[in-house]
Amino acid sequence: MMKSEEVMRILENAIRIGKGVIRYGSVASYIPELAKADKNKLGICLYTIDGNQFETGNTEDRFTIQSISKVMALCLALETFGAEFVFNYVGVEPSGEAFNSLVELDNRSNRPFNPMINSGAITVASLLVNHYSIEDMQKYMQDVCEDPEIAVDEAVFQSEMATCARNKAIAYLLKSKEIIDNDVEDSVTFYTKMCSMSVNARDLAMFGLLLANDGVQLSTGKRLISSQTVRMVQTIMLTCGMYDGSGEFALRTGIPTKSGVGGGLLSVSKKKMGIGIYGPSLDKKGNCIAGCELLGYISEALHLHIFDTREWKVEE
Ligand SMILES: NC(=O)CC[C@H](N)C(=O)O
Repeated sequence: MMKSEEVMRILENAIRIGKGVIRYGSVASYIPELAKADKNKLGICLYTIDGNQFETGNTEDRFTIQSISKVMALCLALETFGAEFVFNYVGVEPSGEAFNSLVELDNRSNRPFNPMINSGAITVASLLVNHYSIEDMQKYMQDVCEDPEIAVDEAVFQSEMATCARNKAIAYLLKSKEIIDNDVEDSVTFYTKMCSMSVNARDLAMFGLLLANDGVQLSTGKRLISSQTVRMVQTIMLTCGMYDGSGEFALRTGIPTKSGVGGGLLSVSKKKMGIGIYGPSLDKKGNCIAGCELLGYISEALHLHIFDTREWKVEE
């Protein structure tokens, strides 16, 4: 049992620890609009399954969700088409390469390695675009994050569309391998738009809580995502969510997590909480540098490692 004040003290410590490493990272600049972010921002929000909310720092600041949208897209695709169909198009193995790599796709496989890297997520987008409009995707994100304000950040979207030659190269490679069988440009546009949705740390924590609660929305008791999908998605987050840093991150924190180059981190703890983090200073692999550091500390302090058998609960 832990008192609320103690949890808050741990979060304050976590922010201090995170701030200590911000200077070793830098904001993403390959999408010019993202370079405008203030690298010193840092916020963390934690929603627990027993109804507590803890937060500190810049938890209301909006930023683009970027690669964290890959998790929502995967959920929607699994729910719509079923796992067997989706995993025909995309694998579930860590690639060991950067998020925007295409070498392994060209040399080592006829399918993208997993849905958490660009090649895999563009493939998932190409499946979704046959059935859904980007407004449907936006509505889905609003529902799972319980935030009707989620919308495309037009400036970031335009900025990425003007500089996404590499993603187009990946998509055309996918087309040449007949993994994408519809219009390449439509798939890239859908993918880029879903990456450009603006969220805050609270939204990510709320989505994390939904996953931690087995896909059932806490506020309504409504099931939004099936148990099977939730289990699969968390497994893939743990093994592939931090790209070529996934193994080290899993070892250190043991918390299924997905990063985005906008600075967001979405974490799900089976000890029953969702965690959302915002910190746009990134490490070399494109993961929030402060968030990774502070999650290591929080995981130890709150016993959140997936293989940690110690219980954790907030005292009422
Ligand atoms: N790692 C990321 O967040 C990358 C997402 C970004 N939209 C891209 O495709 O490059």
